[in-house]
Amino acid sequence: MDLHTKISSGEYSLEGTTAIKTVEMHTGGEPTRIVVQGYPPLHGDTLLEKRAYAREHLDHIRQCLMQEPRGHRDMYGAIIVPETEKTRSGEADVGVLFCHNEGYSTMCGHASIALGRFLVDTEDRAVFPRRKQVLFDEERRESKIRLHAPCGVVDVSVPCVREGDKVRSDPEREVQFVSVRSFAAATDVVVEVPDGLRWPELRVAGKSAVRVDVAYGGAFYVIVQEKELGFERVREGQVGMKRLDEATAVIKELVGSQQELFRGHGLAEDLEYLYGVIVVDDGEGRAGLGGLAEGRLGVCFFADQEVDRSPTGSGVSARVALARAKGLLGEGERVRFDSLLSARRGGEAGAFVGSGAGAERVRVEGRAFYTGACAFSVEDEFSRAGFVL
Ligand SMILES: O=C(O)[C@H]1NCC[C@@H]1O
Repeated sequence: MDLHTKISSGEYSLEGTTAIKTVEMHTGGEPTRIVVQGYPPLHGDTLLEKRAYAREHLDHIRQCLMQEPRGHRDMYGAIIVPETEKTRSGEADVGVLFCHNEGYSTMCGHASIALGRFLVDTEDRAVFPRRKQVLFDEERRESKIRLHAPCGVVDVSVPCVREGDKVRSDPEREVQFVSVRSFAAATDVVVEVPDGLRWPELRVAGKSAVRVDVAYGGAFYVIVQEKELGFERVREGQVGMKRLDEATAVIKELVGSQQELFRGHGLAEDLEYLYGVIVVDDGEGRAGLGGLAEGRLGVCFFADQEVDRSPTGSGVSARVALARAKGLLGEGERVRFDSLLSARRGGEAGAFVGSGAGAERVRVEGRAFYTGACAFSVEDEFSRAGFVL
């Protein structure tokens, strides 16, 4: 039965006609579209080679799933890679490629949190062949998954409950991940903004330069205080998204072209680029950063100016590493990080908690939830590659 016949006969299952199946989740409002069926095999020995292969040969699938009419300009995806060099060496249980509106990222915290739950819950051996080897710690009621991301191996701890002989992820408790080595790459970098690129608030503030920090949490971020950009009270909605978009796009272009900032840190060449710009509020320059009582805001623009609805797990890793390097955060100190969304909802919902985990690694805690499952098909040429209006 073809798709058209199935739909007209009221049989909505796309079995046998669909190209790609996904499981849909969100973490603090940020979507993760997890590809579970129909993605072609990825060639390459290493995960970074597979990432390059996806970019060169399978990018139409990313475009189809991320862009309209199936996605939107702020969509985010995860492609599970059952076999990588790290899974073969036993250092990881499963691999993943992350994708967005522009290409393939090197690290993603919000998706790692979502994937942690999904990988515990799936019983599909084709999706996660090593699932049976993931041990459930009865005492701590959690499972540990070593996730091979393009930036390296990330340790994900997933709270679980036992239901008879099955173990299921527990949505009531925070998933935690300990990221790869995170560090401050450059502090107090002064960026001259040419006259023609200045946004209105920078002009009003009479400024021609902006001071920023650059930090790495599996991906490189510029971290910039709102007042440096001439903005005030972003948390309270005093600055529109268009303004934030304009300013962060200029900063990304000016800092991103300074390639020396991203080199010389002992990373693979594929990781040496600027991924996003995070606008933070005043408190970021203060010791203690507010602890858990008062969340630190971060509005993250990444890839082609996607806006993260979550506080950005890799961004939190970068911010904790930066705060540690500046002596603003003590050993073991936990800090709550807000996105615009979690700040507006005024509470824990959607916020992440970050802290040092020793040896330059950062621990991030957050919760993810299922939102559905999709089966995508392509009937016409117009929608095949997707588009963004
Ligand atoms: O949480 C994160 O790390 C990701 N969220 C979207 C942008 C980053 O990749």
